[in-house]
Amino acid sequence: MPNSLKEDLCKKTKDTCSKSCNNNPVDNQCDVPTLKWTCSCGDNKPSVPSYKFPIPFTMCNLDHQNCATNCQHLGKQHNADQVCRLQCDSSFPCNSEKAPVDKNNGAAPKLDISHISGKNQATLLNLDWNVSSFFFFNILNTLLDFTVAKTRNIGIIAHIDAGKTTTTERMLHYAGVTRKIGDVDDGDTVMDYLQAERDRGITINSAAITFGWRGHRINLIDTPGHVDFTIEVERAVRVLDGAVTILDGVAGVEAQTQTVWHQADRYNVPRVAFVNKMDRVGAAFGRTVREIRSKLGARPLVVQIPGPMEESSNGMTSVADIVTMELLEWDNATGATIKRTPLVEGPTFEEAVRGRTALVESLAELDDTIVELFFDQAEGDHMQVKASDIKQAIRRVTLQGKAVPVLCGAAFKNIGVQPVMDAVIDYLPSPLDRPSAIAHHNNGKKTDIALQENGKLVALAFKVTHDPRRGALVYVRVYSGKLNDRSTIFNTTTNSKERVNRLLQMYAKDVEEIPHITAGNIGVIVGLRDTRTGDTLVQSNDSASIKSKLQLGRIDIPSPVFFMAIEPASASEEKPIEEALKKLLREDPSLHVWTDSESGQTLISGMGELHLEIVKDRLLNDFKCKADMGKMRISYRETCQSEAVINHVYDKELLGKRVRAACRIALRPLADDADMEEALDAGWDKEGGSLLQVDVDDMKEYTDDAEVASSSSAISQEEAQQAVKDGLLSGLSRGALLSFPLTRVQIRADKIQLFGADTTPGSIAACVSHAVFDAVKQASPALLEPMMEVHIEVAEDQIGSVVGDLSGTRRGHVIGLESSSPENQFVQQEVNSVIYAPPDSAMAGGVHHQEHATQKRVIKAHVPLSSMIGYSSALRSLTAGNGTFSMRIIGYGDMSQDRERTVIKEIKGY
Ligand SMILES: Nc1nc2c(ncn2[C@@H]2O[C@H](COP(=O)(O)OP(=O)(O)OP(=O)(O)O)[C@@H](O)[C@H]2O)c(=O)[nH]1
Repeated sequence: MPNSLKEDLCKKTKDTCSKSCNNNPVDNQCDVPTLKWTCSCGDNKPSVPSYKFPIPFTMCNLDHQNCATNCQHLGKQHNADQVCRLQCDSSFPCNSEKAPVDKNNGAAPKLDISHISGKNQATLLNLDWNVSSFFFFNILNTLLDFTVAKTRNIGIIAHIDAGKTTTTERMLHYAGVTRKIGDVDDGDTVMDYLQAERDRGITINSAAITFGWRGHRINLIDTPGHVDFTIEVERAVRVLDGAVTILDGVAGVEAQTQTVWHQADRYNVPRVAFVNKMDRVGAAFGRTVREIRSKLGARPLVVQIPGPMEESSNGMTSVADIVTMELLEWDNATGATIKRTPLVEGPTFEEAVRGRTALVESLAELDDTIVELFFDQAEGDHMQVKASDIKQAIRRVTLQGKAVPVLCGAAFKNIGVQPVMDAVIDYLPSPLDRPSAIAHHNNGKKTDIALQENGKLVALAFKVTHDPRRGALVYVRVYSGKLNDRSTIFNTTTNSKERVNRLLQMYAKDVEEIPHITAGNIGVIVGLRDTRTGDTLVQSNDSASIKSKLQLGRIDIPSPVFFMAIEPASASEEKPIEEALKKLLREDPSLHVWTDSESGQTLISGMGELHLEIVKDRLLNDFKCKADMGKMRISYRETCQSEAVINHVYDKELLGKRVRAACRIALRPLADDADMEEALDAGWDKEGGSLLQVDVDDMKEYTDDAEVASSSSAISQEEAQQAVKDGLLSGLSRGALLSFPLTRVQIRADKIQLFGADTTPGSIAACVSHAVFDAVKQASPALLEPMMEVHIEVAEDQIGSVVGDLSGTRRGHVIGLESSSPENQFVQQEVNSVIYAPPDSAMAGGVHHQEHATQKRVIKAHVPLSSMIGYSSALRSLTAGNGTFSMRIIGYGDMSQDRERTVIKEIKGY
């Protein structure tokens, strides 16, 4: 039991308690504030409100035997009503599944469920108590009426391989969702449930899962760390209230950590950091803390340091908590039991004292309340500030985004995970602590969506997946109101009514049906036909929101850089492939599917090689499509190099009817950013990397022909404006060389001519689109290639060969060389004065750190994407496996004519 809780209960600190209550092992076993806690000294009368719900036997964190022995409350624990009266540590499920039945002759345990609502109460009472504790726990979780204040919508974000899935699997086990800890390396994790994820040992789909911890409901979203799935992270981050950032204690703050960190910054998501893999050789907690400052710009608040490690022990075994001044040791195979003992004199204690002093000092800079407490109650002694006060101060500054609590451990060795779960409860916000969501109306006005359970329903579909049995599963976050099962809702993005068949709470691949999803919560809707990722859902009778097309804001999706062709194995396969692609598109808005006008081939484009590889995998294996997939190719862009003005007449016969329109198009290349800024200031519209202008003021009816003149086209200026814009967008989507989208061009459409009833909005759009195509052909079309900013981390002595390779055959430009841990003077001064980071040499991981510390450097370069294909293996051989790299697209670059000819030949075949 943490000191803080003892102090809370006793209302006295260890030193001021007149008797030995805080050190009495019998009295201080319980961390569940439910139960009557009686202090042996008798003069402390804790005024702890009774926990609403007696923790049932099955939620004990120890196995049956251990529980009985360690709790020392055997009599109370297994009493007649089968309620575990005093438990250790937390509300974990007991491994002894059948115990309630065995101990009570098969009768149902009596639970105090008076506070649970009628329908749920009935379900609980009718439960078959022969079910496993696992199932029981899930049901219990679902049925407990968690208040919003006890809900945490949390994401786990990090660089690939930092240990997100490994940590999450432990969380699920300790929370009672799984009986066994899943292992990424064995491919049996709960969170990575797609076959493709298990095969590769990585997370692709951010699976959402719900579990209970210390009387709170945690909705947890695991997110992928690979750069190809940045959109998946973005989707998750915008519905989160808080996040746990996992850092690899050996690698420190890595490139993708910086990307996801900045994504979380954009949505002001409070975070805690967990420095994982502290058992590995080369792990350095202090260095990683400093990098949180230098690379992420955040203010780290160290709340734990690695515990003492004997040279003989096999890796990290303990953590010192500097808030409670306890040593936490994990001493069983699954790490479910934590032994907490007060820190005793020695190097770790001395370091912890330094850490606590720094923590209180840091908090005092950021929070006035702690300053008052420091002087008034702790009499200026850092060690006398109560743990509970420190925790509350940490919570306040974390919620305000002023600081990030930092914890450490080794998830793979089952060390340090429960404190991370505690930190989620203690330091991260509930939906009530977050600002209102902002929605937009179609007239541009904004509305605050306050969290009100009785308010109008406003929900965001943040993810769609396809389940072979249940069909489309739409993950939603309800921002206001209550989403009921079997209700009718309205999708303001697709403008259509949808029927909610069922609502589910997800336990990764296991599910529980629920009657409603309340404001502030995350759940899954089954039965929606058209809803896609990013759509906004409201009540079907909310005419105001429907009329104004209320939108919670969509995610900006960067343009895809890779594509491949898909060829059905036979004509009968066309339909199933089309259906499968439709499903994939609904799930993943960063995928694009189109048909090549020349070859008639279906093409799919995506964010990276891995992204498309996964799509291929899912089409062939999950959807069982029989198709040949073409080679992965780069998605180039097209532009023009000169100006052109053309007048175009569109005159066609469609289904026996003549359709006509005419327009003028002026096209020119955009020279640079300044050119674009100038045009934007002059009122041009930006679409991707191009600018558009539509002028329908000089729209004229064609009057040369009496028949045409007599049949007015009756198209309003507004309709014409929209039709011209549609035509321009369609024209921009297809260049003249290889049908890649156009970029860096400025197009103006004017002089629209209408031909009576022969002109429809469709014919205007088609006319403008064709005109753009003709104009591009005349304006010296050219190909552009995706350019990447590449960061390569290598050892000092490998810089030469890596740079030589980059600037040689790979056509790259090196733009900088940095130390991998930029400990500049500013950071160094802060580390010494304000930011506390323990010395690595004295710490667990640091014992090995000294041996391993070869200085690494980061090479920054701009390189064409085409030169980066297969770079991982090239870098591996250049650096003997030690180099790592990350890259992101920064735009499209010019190509030499030779190179352009080669690419055209490669793609067209001539
Ligand atoms: N030694 C050690 N290895 C760890 C630890 N945590 C995770 N690993 C290993 O690191 C590798 C990556 O772990 P994952 O949990 O898959 O990492 P992830 O962040 O989920 O990776 P992605 O899903 O690909 O983004 C696996 O081989 C784990 O066994 C740790 O604390 N210590």
